[in-house]
Amino acid sequence: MTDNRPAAADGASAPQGPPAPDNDSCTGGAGGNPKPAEGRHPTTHPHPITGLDARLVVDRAAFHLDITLTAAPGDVLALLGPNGAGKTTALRALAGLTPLTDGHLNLDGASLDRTPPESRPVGVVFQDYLLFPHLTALDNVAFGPRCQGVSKSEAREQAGAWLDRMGLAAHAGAKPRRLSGGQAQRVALARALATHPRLLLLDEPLAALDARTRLEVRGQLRRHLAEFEAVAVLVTHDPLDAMVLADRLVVIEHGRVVQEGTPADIARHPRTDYIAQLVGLNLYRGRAERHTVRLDAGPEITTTEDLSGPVFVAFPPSAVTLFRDRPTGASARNLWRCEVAGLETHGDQIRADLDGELSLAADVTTVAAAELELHPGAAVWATVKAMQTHAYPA
Ligand SMILES: Nc1ncnc2c1ncn2[C@@H]1O[C@H](COP(=O)(O)OP(=O)(O)OP(=O)(O)O)[C@@H](O)[C@H]1O
Repeated sequence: MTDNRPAAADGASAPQGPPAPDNDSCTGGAGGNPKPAEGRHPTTHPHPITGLDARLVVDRAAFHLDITLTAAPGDVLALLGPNGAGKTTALRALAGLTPLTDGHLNLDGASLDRTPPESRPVGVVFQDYLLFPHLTALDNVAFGPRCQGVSKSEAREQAGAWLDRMGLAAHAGAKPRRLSGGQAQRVALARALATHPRLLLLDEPLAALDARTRLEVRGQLRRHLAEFEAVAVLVTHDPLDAMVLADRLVVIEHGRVVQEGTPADIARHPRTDYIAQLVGLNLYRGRAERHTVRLDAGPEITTTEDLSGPVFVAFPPSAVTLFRDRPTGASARNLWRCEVAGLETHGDQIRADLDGELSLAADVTTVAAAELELHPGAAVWATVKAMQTHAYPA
């Protein structure tokens, strides 16, 4: 999320930007609302269900978002997608910061369509924390409960308990500038959770952290999300964050849901090139007849699955074996003549992008790359065992 966002981490009292309050009384004019606002009690839905039930339709100039999201309490959904797919727009629509052109947004059976953002039972955690700089960690966290009408002493007590849960008791009196990125992110999470949201929104919550802190905070966030009893929706570019933190992934491309499922299911059965690249698989569409799939891209692939009709076939780059010369004795199955289009280091492997009869990625060791004298333009033979391919209905 890069534009027009509110400045606080607690969507229940999401101010629209600095200035932050002068104190923690929630009356400092930063958009906080000390008393329950009109509309805080949403209208009852005729068919109450718990959790999230939303169809978000948003028109923004040339961009059209139309996605359906459903989640039960306790679910963590990750919205994953390339730049410009509409993830942030979806999150802003859930927070009430971007109006719906059409559709609906129900939470625990109540419609939020007409509920203003500051009155929604929604907590938001942004990637750059957006804590009030001149309030202590404790007062930042106490701000949300204060805005919900909780007394100052009670709000501070609750805030102290949240900081304790986050392992931050020792930092309760610190101002945000004295906190590390990981600590600030945990304060932001405590601040959102302290309002007891029924929907927790996390916008790239780990993106601003360095790699080491990210690893640590990812683990902590996973534990806190596991304990969170309402719906959490996370926006991320990072497949690892999505896989580790979410129960279910919703992949968005061009404003539409292109695939949704558990991380394991999506990793195993990608249905678009974007997802296949994300999970590091070669992916093709084709038409199966028993164990042979005629790929739309040209050649045939032999698979172990016995299918008929439109299918996807996937295999990992590590399953590809390369030869400089046509391997003698090898059957013609799953053997393609290719040319190296590009090479890049990928962990401790070299990834070769190949063009030719079939475009594919192959991972080889550095030693093998040297022996094969791989270089852009080099001719190679690529082969994959049927056992290492995976076909599934399209
Ligand atoms: N204020 C705006 N007015 C008009 N169009 C906008 C506005 N903000 C975003 N868009 C467009 O809406 C589309 C979706 O943007 P959005 O930020 O939701 O995508 P995203 O998936 O979050 O991308 P990123 O990962 O880059 O943050 C883009 O085509 C973008 O250009």
